Amino acid sequence: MPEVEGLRYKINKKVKLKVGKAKVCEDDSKPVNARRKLSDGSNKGPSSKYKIDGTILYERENGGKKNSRSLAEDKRNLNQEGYDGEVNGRKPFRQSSTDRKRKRIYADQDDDGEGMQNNVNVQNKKPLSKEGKHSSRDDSRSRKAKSHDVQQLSAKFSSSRSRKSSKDEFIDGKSSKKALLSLRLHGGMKELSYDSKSSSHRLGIQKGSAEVSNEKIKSKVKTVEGKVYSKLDGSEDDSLKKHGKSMSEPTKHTGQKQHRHMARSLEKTLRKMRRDKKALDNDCAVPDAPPKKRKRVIRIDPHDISNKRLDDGISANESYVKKEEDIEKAVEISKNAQFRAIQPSPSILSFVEDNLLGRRRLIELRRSGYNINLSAPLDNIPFSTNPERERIEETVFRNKLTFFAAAKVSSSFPPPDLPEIAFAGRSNVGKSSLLNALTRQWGVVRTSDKPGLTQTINFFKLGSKLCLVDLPGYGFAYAKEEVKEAWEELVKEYVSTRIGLKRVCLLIDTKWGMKPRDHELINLMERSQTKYQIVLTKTDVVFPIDVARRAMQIEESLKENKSVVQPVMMVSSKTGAGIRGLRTVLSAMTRFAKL
Ligand SMILES: Nc1nc2c(ncn2[C@@H]2O[C@H](COP(=O)(O)OP(=O)(O)OP(=O)(O)O)[C@@H](O)[C@H]2O)c(=O)[nH]1
Ligand SMILES: [Mg+2]
Repeated sequence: MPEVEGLRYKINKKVKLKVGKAKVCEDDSKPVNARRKLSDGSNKGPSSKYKIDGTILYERENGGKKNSRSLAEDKRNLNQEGYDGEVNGRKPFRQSSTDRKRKRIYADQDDDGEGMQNNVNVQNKKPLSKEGKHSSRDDSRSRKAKSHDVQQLSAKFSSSRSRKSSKDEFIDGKSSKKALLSLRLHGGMKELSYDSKSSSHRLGIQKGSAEVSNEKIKSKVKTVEGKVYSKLDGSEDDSLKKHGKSMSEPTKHTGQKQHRHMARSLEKTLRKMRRDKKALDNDCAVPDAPPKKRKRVIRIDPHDISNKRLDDGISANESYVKKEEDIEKAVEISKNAQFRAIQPSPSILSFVEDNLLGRRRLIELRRSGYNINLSAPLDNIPFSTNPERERIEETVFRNKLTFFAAAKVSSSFPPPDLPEIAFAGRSNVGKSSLLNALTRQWGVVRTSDKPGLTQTINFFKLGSKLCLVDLPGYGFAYAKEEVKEAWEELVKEYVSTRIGLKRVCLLIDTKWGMKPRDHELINLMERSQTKYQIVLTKTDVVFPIDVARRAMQIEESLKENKSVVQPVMMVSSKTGAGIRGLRTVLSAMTRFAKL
């Protein structure tokens, strides 16, 4: 066996060195560890037998003679005993701290030192769980089986070589030592890998303890890796180099084989460990990942006003205003529809047609006898000439119109000497223009396009028999609110309290009809029993049918009123349509009027 021969050569070399040291040192000056070892083995004495599983490996042949050779052999035997104790030594691995001292002694006595120390460290590490314990037990069983196999082999080898010299026996111990080293390394790695698996399994159950165990496992793996690599790269290579130097070529070959086998096995275990490490990292990455944030769903109560902003209120107000406008528009539409649904009476329609009321074409006016070349109002007498125009059928209206009083307050009213006819209505409705049209005297009463021109109660005498009163308008006007309110109050006071007032001509714009302020004044005149007559103005702006509809509408609305004088008069100060009929009505009134 070349392997055996190589080992033998190596051991001989080491033995020679140790024997040399032993000669220099006396028995008392032996190393402490050796002395301890000897004291432990004193029961057995130098002649004690060293056994592996009952097989006698070595028995002193010199009968207790202590020479340098025997001392060296004792020393070797002691070393072998240490290994033997480990081979047989299920106890040292399982026993308590008292046996650990022995392990330390064995480790100190070991020439290599590192391998034993590593094994002790690995073995002393506690298993992480019950499974780990089981695994350690299983591993120890497997180790036992392996060690048993090695022991059997070594026993066979030793029995076959029992008659050989002590050198050969020592070689056996050395080879078994190497085998044990490899086995222990395997066992330690397996245990570690099993521990890592078990820890990964526990990670799924207990996340909190997983980090701690993981760290432990990582540290274990790192230490073992470092040691294994150091073993592979450093110590083992050095030993191999030493062996390589000392061994012959066949032994070199076997050593290389062993080294390759160990390297392969270690690589396999390292791969497994790396895989486990990756799996652990992956397992640990899952709990480390940040938890998914839940999307917060805010449910807003549509009836809750507290969450609403100020803009919402503004928009709500705006929408409210818009709604009101829409309602008003709808009402207007409905009013227009109602207005267009009015069927005027035949008398009204004939009156409108006879007096050419409403919008008419100039050619039509010409055909009817009106002189279209004259300034407004056109003479209401068809086919009239200039002198004929000056002739007004009603003598009262042929009198000169003169302004004699203006009043801003009721106290400044002139004395009621003459029967009075007042012209009331909203601003810009055509009150002043109607006065001019009735008397055909333009320029006495001022008119304007701007509403609110007349701001006082203006009193005009028409001859010595009749008084015409131009009232300020109410409603919209270019004047201050206070002034307008004062006008209204003054008008109300006049129409309700004026003694000589025989009739109030309430002028209504034909296009727009009656407004609330008109109704207010009507109610006031109804309460004060003031006679009033509705006069539609600006009839030339609308269609004849609409003039008739408006007249019909107002007649129907004022049917129940007692102070109203029927019929509704329709005039146009611009064209002069209907002015003749109004003169007739008013002159008749003055005729029967009594002061
Ligand atoms: N087309 C047309 N325009 C008229 C008619 N009557 C008056 N107007 C015009 O209406 C405007 C107002 O006329 P005014 O007579 O000043 O009205 P008012 O009611 O006296 O107004 P205030 O004095 O402000 O209250 C003038 O520009 C007139 O030309 C009419 O019958 N047809
Ligand atoms: Mg006026």
